[in-house]
Amino acid sequence: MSKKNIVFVTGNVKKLEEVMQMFKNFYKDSVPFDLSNKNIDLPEHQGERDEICKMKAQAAFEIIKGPCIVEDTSLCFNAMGGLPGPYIKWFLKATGPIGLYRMLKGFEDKTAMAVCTVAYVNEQGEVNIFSGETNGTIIEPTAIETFGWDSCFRPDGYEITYAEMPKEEKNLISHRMKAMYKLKEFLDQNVIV
Ligand SMILES: O=c1nc[nH]c2c1ncn2[C@H]1C[C@H](O)[C@@H](COP(=O)(O)OP(=O)(O)OP(=O)(O)O)O1
Ligand SMILES: [Mg+2]
Repeated sequence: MSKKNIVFVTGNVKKLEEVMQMFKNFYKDSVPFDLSNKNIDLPEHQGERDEICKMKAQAAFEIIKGPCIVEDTSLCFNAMGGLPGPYIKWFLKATGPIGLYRMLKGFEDKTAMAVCTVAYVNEQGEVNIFSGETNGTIIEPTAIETFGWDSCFRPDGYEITYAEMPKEEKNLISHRMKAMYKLKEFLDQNVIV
Protein backbone atom coordinates (compact mmCIF):
# COMPACT_ATOMS: atom_id res chain seq x y z
CA MET A 1 0.00 0.00 0.00
CA SER A 2 1.32 3.43 -0.83
CA LYS A 3 1.96 5.87 1.94
CA LYS A 4 -0.49 8.59 2.78
CA ASN A 5 0.56 11.99 1.49
CA ILE A 6 0.35 14.99 3.78
CA VAL A 7 1.05 18.43 2.35
CA PHE A 8 2.90 20.94 4.51
CA VAL A 9 1.66 24.28 3.22
CA THR A 10 4.28 26.93 3.92
CA GLY A 11 6.22 29.52 2.02
CA ASN A 12 9.05 29.34 4.53
CA VAL A 13 11.86 27.01 3.46
CA LYS A 14 13.56 27.13 6.87
CA LYS A 15 10.43 25.87 8.58
CA LEU A 16 10.15 23.16 5.97
CA GLU A 17 13.75 22.03 6.49
CA GLU A 18 13.29 21.87 10.25
CA VAL A 19 10.02 19.97 10.08
CA MET A 20 11.35 17.43 7.56
CA GLN A 21 14.32 16.80 9.83
CA MET A 22 12.10 16.49 12.91
CA PHE A 23 9.87 13.83 11.39
CA LYS A 24 12.95 11.89 10.25
CA ASN A 25 14.25 12.03 13.81
CA PHE A 26 10.92 11.08 15.39
CA TYR A 27 10.63 8.01 13.15
CA LYS A 28 14.33 7.12 12.95
CA ASP A 29 14.32 7.71 9.20
CA SER A 30 11.21 5.65 8.38
CA VAL A 31 8.46 8.23 8.27
CA PRO A 32 5.18 6.33 7.73
CA PHE A 33 3.73 9.03 5.48
CA ASP A 34 5.01 11.23 2.67
CA LEU A 35 5.37 14.85 3.64
CA SER A 36 5.33 17.07 0.58
CA ASN A 37 5.42 20.85 0.39
CA LYS A 38 3.28 23.41 -1.32
CA ASN A 39 4.45 26.99 -1.27
CA ILE A 40 1.31 29.07 -0.93
CA ASP A 41 1.29 32.53 0.55
CA LEU A 42 -1.52 31.99 3.06
CA PRO A 43 -3.34 34.94 4.63
CA GLU A 44 -1.84 36.40 7.81
CA HIS A 45 -4.92 36.69 10.02
CA GLN A 46 -5.37 38.57 13.28
CA GLY A 47 -6.78 37.20 16.51
CA GLU A 48 -5.98 34.54 19.06
CA ARG A 49 -3.16 32.15 18.17
CA ASP A 50 -5.28 29.03 17.76
CA GLU A 51 -7.93 30.89 15.79
CA ILE A 52 -5.31 32.34 13.42
CA CYS A 53 -3.91 28.88 12.84
CA LYS A 54 -7.35 27.40 12.27
CA MET A 55 -8.17 30.05 9.63
CA LYS A 56 -4.81 29.43 7.99
CA ALA A 57 -5.55 25.68 7.95
CA GLN A 58 -8.96 26.20 6.39
CA ALA A 59 -7.47 28.44 3.70
CA ALA A 60 -4.89 25.74 2.94
CA PHE A 61 -7.52 23.01 2.78
CA GLU A 62 -9.58 25.05 0.29
CA ILE A 63 -6.64 24.77 -2.08
CA ILE A 64 -5.19 21.35 -1.23
CA LYS A 65 -8.52 19.55 -0.73
CA GLY A 66 -6.72 16.80 1.15
CA PRO A 67 -4.70 16.16 4.31
CA CYS A 68 -2.48 19.09 5.09
CA ILE A 69 -0.45 20.79 7.78
CA VAL A 70 0.08 24.49 8.41
CA GLU A 71 1.86 26.18 11.26
CA ASP A 72 2.04 29.68 12.61
CA THR A 73 4.85 30.97 14.75
CA SER A 74 4.62 33.65 17.44
CA LEU A 75 7.23 35.43 19.49
CA CYS A 76 5.66 36.85 22.63
CA PHE A 77 7.41 39.44 24.81
CA ASN A 78 6.27 39.08 28.41
CA ALA A 79 6.89 42.78 29.15
CA MET A 80 4.49 43.67 26.34
CA GLY A 81 1.62 41.41 27.30
CA GLY A 82 2.55 38.83 24.70
CA LEU A 83 3.05 41.15 21.72
CA PRO A 84 4.27 41.04 18.97
CA GLY A 85 3.02 37.44 19.23
CA PRO A 86 1.53 36.31 15.89
CA TYR A 87 2.50 39.66 14.33
CA ILE A 88 6.21 39.01 14.79
CA LYS A 89 6.69 38.52 11.06
CA TRP A 90 5.91 42.18 10.34
CA PHE A 91 7.97 43.50 13.26
CA LEU A 92 10.91 41.38 12.18
CA LYS A 93 10.54 42.52 8.59
CA ALA A 94 10.43 46.17 9.62
CA THR A 95 13.17 46.21 12.24
CA GLY A 96 15.26 43.04 11.98
CA PRO A 97 16.42 41.15 15.08
CA ILE A 98 18.26 44.25 16.36
CA GLY A 99 15.00 46.21 16.37
CA LEU A 100 13.29 43.48 18.40
CA TYR A 101 16.05 43.79 20.97
CA ARG A 102 15.74 47.58 21.01
CA MET A 103 11.98 47.40 21.47
CA LEU A 104 12.60 45.97 24.93
CA LYS A 105 15.16 48.62 25.93
CA GLY A 106 12.64 50.43 28.10
CA PHE A 107 11.62 47.28 29.96
CA GLU A 108 13.41 45.40 32.66
CA ASP A 109 11.83 42.10 31.66
CA LYS A 110 13.48 40.78 28.49
CA THR A 111 11.89 37.36 28.63
CA ALA A 112 9.93 35.96 25.72
CA MET A 113 8.09 32.86 24.69
CA ALA A 114 8.44 31.29 21.26
CA VAL A 115 5.27 29.47 20.26
CA CYS A 116 4.59 27.15 17.37
CA THR A 117 0.95 26.41 16.63
CA VAL A 118 0.41 23.62 14.14
CA ALA A 119 -2.82 22.51 12.53
CA TYR A 120 -3.53 19.18 10.87
CA VAL A 121 -6.47 19.05 8.48
CA ASN A 122 -7.82 15.64 7.54
CA GLU A 123 -9.57 14.48 4.35
CA GLN A 124 -12.89 15.80 5.67
CA GLY A 125 -11.46 19.23 6.39
CA GLU A 126 -11.54 18.72 10.18
CA VAL A 127 -8.87 20.71 11.97
CA ASN A 128 -6.81 19.63 15.00
CA ILE A 129 -4.46 22.10 16.66
CA PHE A 130 -1.30 21.45 18.72
CA SER A 131 1.18 23.88 20.15
CA GLY A 132 4.66 23.95 21.60
CA GLU A 133 6.38 26.66 23.62
CA THR A 134 9.98 27.43 24.49
CA ASN A 135 10.81 30.19 26.96
CA GLY A 136 13.84 32.39 26.61
CA THR A 137 15.29 35.88 26.64
CA ILE A 138 15.68 38.51 23.94
CA ILE A 139 19.31 39.53 23.73
CA GLU A 140 21.38 41.73 21.44
CA PRO A 141 21.58 39.72 18.22
CA THR A 142 24.61 37.57 17.75
CA ALA A 143 26.42 38.11 14.47
CA ILE A 144 25.16 34.96 12.82
CA GLU A 145 21.76 35.34 11.22
CA THR A 146 20.36 31.96 10.36
CA PHE A 147 16.61 32.09 10.44
CA GLY A 148 14.17 34.87 11.31
CA TRP A 149 14.64 36.07 14.89
CA ASP A 150 16.89 33.14 15.90
CA SER A 151 19.87 35.44 16.43
CA CYS A 152 18.18 37.38 19.26
CA PHE A 153 16.40 34.50 21.05
CA ARG A 154 18.33 32.72 23.80
CA PRO A 155 16.37 29.76 25.15
CA ASP A 156 16.32 29.23 28.93
CA GLY A 157 19.13 27.04 30.19
CA TYR A 158 21.49 28.06 27.37
CA GLU A 159 24.23 30.65 27.04
CA ILE A 160 23.75 30.85 23.27
CA THR A 161 20.95 31.83 20.91
CA TYR A 162 19.00 29.50 18.62
CA ALA A 163 21.16 30.88 15.79
CA GLU A 164 24.39 29.75 17.42
CA MET A 165 23.22 26.22 18.12
CA PRO A 166 23.81 23.41 15.70
CA LYS A 167 20.52 22.81 13.89
CA GLU A 168 20.16 19.38 15.55
CA GLU A 169 20.30 21.02 18.95
CA LYS A 170 17.69 23.65 18.16
CA ASN A 171 15.50 20.85 16.86
CA LEU A 172 15.77 19.01 20.21
CA ILE A 173 14.43 21.89 22.30
CA SER A 174 12.51 24.21 20.01
CA HIS A 175 8.92 25.41 20.20
CA ARG A 176 8.46 23.82 16.76
CA MET A 177 9.75 20.40 17.84
CA LYS A 178 7.36 20.36 20.82
CA ALA A 179 4.36 21.14 18.63
CA MET A 180 5.41 18.67 15.93
CA TYR A 181 5.91 15.93 18.49
CA LYS A 182 2.32 16.37 19.65
CA LEU A 183 1.21 16.21 16.05
CA LYS A 184 3.26 13.03 15.55
CA GLU A 185 1.56 11.37 18.50
CA PHE A 186 -1.84 12.38 17.16
CA LEU A 187 -1.02 11.04 13.69
CA ASP A 188 0.22 7.76 15.19
CA GLN A 189 -3.03 7.24 17.04
CA ASN A 190 -5.56 8.60 14.61
CA VAL A 191 -4.25 8.65 11.13
CA ILE A 192 -1.35 6.37 10.39
CA VAL A 193 -2.17 2.67 10.46
O1 LIG B 1 11.97 28.97 14.60
C1 LIG B 1 12.04 30.15 14.20
N1 LIG B 1 13.11 30.93 14.48
C2 LIG B 1 13.22 32.20 14.08
N2 LIG B 1 12.28 32.81 13.30
C3 LIG B 1 11.18 32.08 12.99
C4 LIG B 1 11.02 30.75 13.41
N3 LIG B 1 9.85 30.29 12.93
C5 LIG B 1 9.28 31.29 12.25
N4 LIG B 1 10.11 32.38 12.27
C6 LIG B 1 9.81 33.71 11.68
C7 LIG B 1 9.34 33.65 10.26
C8 LIG B 1 8.32 34.77 10.18
O2 LIG B 1 9.00 36.01 10.04
C9 LIG B 1 7.69 34.73 11.56
C10 LIG B 1 6.53 33.78 11.69
O3 LIG B 1 5.52 34.05 10.76
P1 LIG B 1 4.72 32.85 10.06
O4 LIG B 1 3.52 33.42 9.38
O5 LIG B 1 4.51 31.74 11.02
O6 LIG B 1 5.78 32.33 8.98
P2 LIG B 1 5.97 32.57 7.42
O7 LIG B 1 4.97 33.58 6.93
O8 LIG B 1 7.40 32.84 7.16
O9 LIG B 1 5.65 31.16 6.78
P3 LIG B 1 4.20 30.47 6.48
O10 LIG B 1 4.08 30.43 4.98
O11 LIG B 1 4.30 29.09 7.06
O12 LIG B 1 3.15 31.31 7.13
O13 LIG B 1 8.71 34.26 12.43
MG1 LIG C 1 2.94 33.37 7.34
